[in-house]
Amino acid sequence: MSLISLALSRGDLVETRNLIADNWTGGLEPRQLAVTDPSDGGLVSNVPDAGAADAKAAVDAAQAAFNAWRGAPARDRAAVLKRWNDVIVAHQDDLGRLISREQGKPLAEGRGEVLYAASYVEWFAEQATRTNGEVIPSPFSNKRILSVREPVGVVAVITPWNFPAAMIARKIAPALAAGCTVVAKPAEDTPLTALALVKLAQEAGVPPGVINIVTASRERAAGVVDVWLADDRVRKISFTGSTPVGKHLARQSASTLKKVSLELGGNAPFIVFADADIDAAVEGLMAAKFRNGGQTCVCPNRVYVHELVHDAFVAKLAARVGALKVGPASDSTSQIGPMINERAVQKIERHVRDAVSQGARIVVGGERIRKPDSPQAAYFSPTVLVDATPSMACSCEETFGPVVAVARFRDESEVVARANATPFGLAAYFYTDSPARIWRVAEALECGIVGINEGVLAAEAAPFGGVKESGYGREGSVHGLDDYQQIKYLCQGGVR
Ligand SMILES: NC(=O)c1ccc[n+]([C@@H]2O[C@H](COP(=O)([O-])OP(=O)(O)OC[C@H]3O[C@@H](n4cnc5c(N)ncnc54)[C@H](O)[C@@H]3O)[C@@H](O)[C@H]2O)c1
Ligand SMILES: O=C[C@H](O)CS(=O)(=O)O
Repeated sequence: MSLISLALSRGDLVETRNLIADNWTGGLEPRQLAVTDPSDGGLVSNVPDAGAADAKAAVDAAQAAFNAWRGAPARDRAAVLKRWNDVIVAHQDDLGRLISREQGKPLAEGRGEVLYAASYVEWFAEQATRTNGEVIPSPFSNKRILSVREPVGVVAVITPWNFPAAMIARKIAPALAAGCTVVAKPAEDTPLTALALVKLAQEAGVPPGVINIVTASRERAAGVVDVWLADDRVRKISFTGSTPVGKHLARQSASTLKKVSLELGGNAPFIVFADADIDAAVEGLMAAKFRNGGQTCVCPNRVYVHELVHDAFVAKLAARVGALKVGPASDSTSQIGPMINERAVQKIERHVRDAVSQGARIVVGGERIRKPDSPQAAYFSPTVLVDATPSMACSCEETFGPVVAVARFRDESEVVARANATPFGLAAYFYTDSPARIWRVAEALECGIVGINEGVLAAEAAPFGGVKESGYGREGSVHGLDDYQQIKYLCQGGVR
C-alpha cells in the first residue's frame, strides 16, 4: 500500500459549523452529526444536526440579502463567482483530500471532482453577464414591448453524497449568477466538502446571506427541507438525489407553486453493436461504469452486447475488471474505493444474489471485500455478471456499485426496445461504426444524455438532465440559468 496523507494543509477548511448570514454557528440545538471516513469507518469530524429553527433562520437571511444581491450589476456578481472559481482551483489539493476523506473516492478522483465543480462556477461567472432580455417588434403603433429576465428569489439546494463538490457547485453557481440567494443542505454523509466550498465563497467575497448552509442527519433532513417547502419565500427547489425523494419534493412544492428542478436516479443502458470497436467499447464501459466505484447517476446499469461479439467483449471486459485495485483513498494505487455506507454495499450484495438466483453467472468478482484493519468499511469487488435478464433487480434498479450486468441481443429494434423499457431516462451509451445507426439509435433512445462511442460525458458546457423518472430541468450549458430566472413582459403605451 503506497500510503498518502489525507490531512489538509489548510486545516481550517475542515469547517464544522453552519453558515447563516455572516454567522458561522453550531446550530440552535446542541445536536451533532458524525461524519465518518468510508475507507475505515473512522470519525472525520462532527457537524451540526440542524432542525426547523435553523432552516427558518437560513431563509430569513437569504430573503434579507436578496434585494441587494439581485440589484448588484451582473458584472459584479460575475466577478465574485470568478474569484470563487479561482480560490476553489487554488485549493484543489485540500478539497480533493476532503472529498476523499468523507466520500471515499480515490484521491485522484477527488482532485478531479474539484476541477469539475470549479468548471461550473467559472461557466456561470461568464453566463452571469449574458442574461439578456428581448426588445420585441411591437404589433401596436402606440406601444413598445420587451421582456427582461429576473431572478426567481430564494432557492433551496439539496444535494447527494456522490459528488459532494460538483453537485452543489452546479446549483449554487447558476443561482448566484442569476441574482438569487441560496439556502443549502448537503447530504449527511458528505457535508464537509460543501461547508469548505461555502467558506471559500465567503473568502471570495460572496456577501452575507447570499449563501446559507445547514447540515442535518438523514433522520432530520426532512425536518429542515419541509420548512423550506412550506415557506413561500422559497421560490425554487433544486434537488439532486434519488427519484423517490425527488417525487416527494415535487409534490410538496405544489402548495406554494415553487419552480422545481430534479436531477434524479438513472438506469443507463450501454449497447455494443456487432460493428463496434470492441476495445474502444470496453474502455468506454470501464470509464463510464467504474468512475466513483460505480456510484454515479450516469453509470451504465445494463450492458447489452450483440451475440456475435458477446464472448470476445466479455473476455476483454472481465480481464480489465479483474485487474482493478480496490482500496482506501489513502492508498494512491486504489482505483475503486469503498462504497459510501453499509446500506449501499448491502444493496449491491442483494442485486448480485438476486441475479445469480435468477440464472446470471459471475465471471469475475461478486463478493464483498472485508478488510481486517477496517471492519466497518464497505468494499465490494469489481464484478461482471453475464446472462442478465429484465426481471433481475440489477436490470430494474440502479445498482450504484462496481457491478456490470451483461445481456446478449440480436437486432437493433429489439435492443432499443429493451433499453427504453425502464421508468428512468437519464443517460444511455452505444458503440457502433455505422453513421446511419448513430442517428437512428440516438433519436430512439428515451433519455436526456447519449454517449456515442464515448463513456465520459461530464461537461459544464453541456445540458445535463433526464426525462421520465430521472427528473426534469437542465444543469450547466446556456440553459443552466433558465431554472433560476423568470421572464417578465413589459409593455409601454402612449408612445403615439
Ligand atoms: N441526476 C443526477 O445528476 C444525480 C447525481 C447524483 C446522484 N443522483 C441520484 O441520487 C441517488 C443517490 O444519492 P443519495 O442517496 O444522496 O440520494 P437521496 O435522495 O437519498 O438524498 C439526496 C439528498 O436528499 C436529502 N433527503 C433525503 N430524504 C429527504 C426527505 N425526505 N426530504 C428532504 N430531503 C431529503 C438527503 O439528505 C440528501 O441531501 C441515486 O439515485 C443517484 O442516481 C442523481
Ligand atoms: O452522479 C451524478 C453526476 O451528475 C454524474 S456527472 O459527474 O455529472 O457525470
